[in-house]
Amino acid sequence: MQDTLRITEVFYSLQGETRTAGLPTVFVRLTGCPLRCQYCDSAYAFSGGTVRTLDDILEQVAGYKPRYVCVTGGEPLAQPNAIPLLKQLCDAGYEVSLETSGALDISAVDPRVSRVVDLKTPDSKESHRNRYENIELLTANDQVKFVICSRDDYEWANSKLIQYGLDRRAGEVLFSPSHHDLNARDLADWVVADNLPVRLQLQLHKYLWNDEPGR
Ligand SMILES: C[S@@+](CC[C@H](N)C(=O)[O-])C[C@H]1O[C@@H](n2cnc3c(N)ncnc32)[C@H](O)[C@@H]1O
Ligand SMILES: Nc1nc2[nH]cc(C(=O)O)c2c(=O)[nH]1
Ligand code: SF4
Ligand SMILES: [Mg+2]
Repeated sequence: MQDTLRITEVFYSLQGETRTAGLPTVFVRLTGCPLRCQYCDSAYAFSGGTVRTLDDILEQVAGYKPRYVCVTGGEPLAQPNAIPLLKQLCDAGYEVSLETSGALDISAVDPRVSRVVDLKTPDSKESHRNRYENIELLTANDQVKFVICSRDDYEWANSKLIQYGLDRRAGEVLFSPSHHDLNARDLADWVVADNLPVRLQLQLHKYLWNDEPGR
């Protein structure tokens, strides 16, 4: 039996988030997630999908001739074969990122991968799932992200930023307004007023394509 993964979609678009926002990127979206963030914009990936071999996925990715590949979900690390997929994508020469909830152990991820680790805020309703051991593993190649729903979430994120010195551990600290919950302008004003060492993160694909799957 060949190694397989359950996959919701593979598509080529512009990266809407993180430090490579705006760059053409292939997305590999893995099916299934053990969390239920209140705001999740990818709930269509919780179930369904197609079981595919790693070779089949790698062949489709190669067909786009990309420089950047983003593995997302669902929660990619909930499937053990995400680890060999990430390694094989790096071996093939792509610049690879992984979007992960921060609830699962990130230690086995290939160090060439830029791990984008969410710290789930209280208003996500999943903050009890945060695996704080992951923070010690972060390097300058990684990114930490807070999806912020309210002023209370913002203050919580700010306290974690200070407590863990996140701007010194990770290459990027991203503050993203939860789409539909918080006005981006309010978050922008708070970040400037408090002179925070973070990057405001808007989801470019929602401005361009209004949250359609596969974009
Ligand atoms: C859909 S998740 C998939 C990867 C992984 N499960 C995670 O949560 O990081 C990808 C990214 O989208 C973010 N996201 C999901 N819903 C969002 C929303 N309504 N507004 C802003 N970001 C959102 C997540 O927090 C995460 O950073
Ligand atoms: N264009 C585009 N960029 C993205 N960056 C992260 C995404 C995600 O759903 O994880 C995403 C997505 O769904 N589309
Ligand atoms: S962990 Fe990611 S995929 Fe899972 S519910 Fe939260 S935002 Fe959605
Ligand atoms: Mg999305």
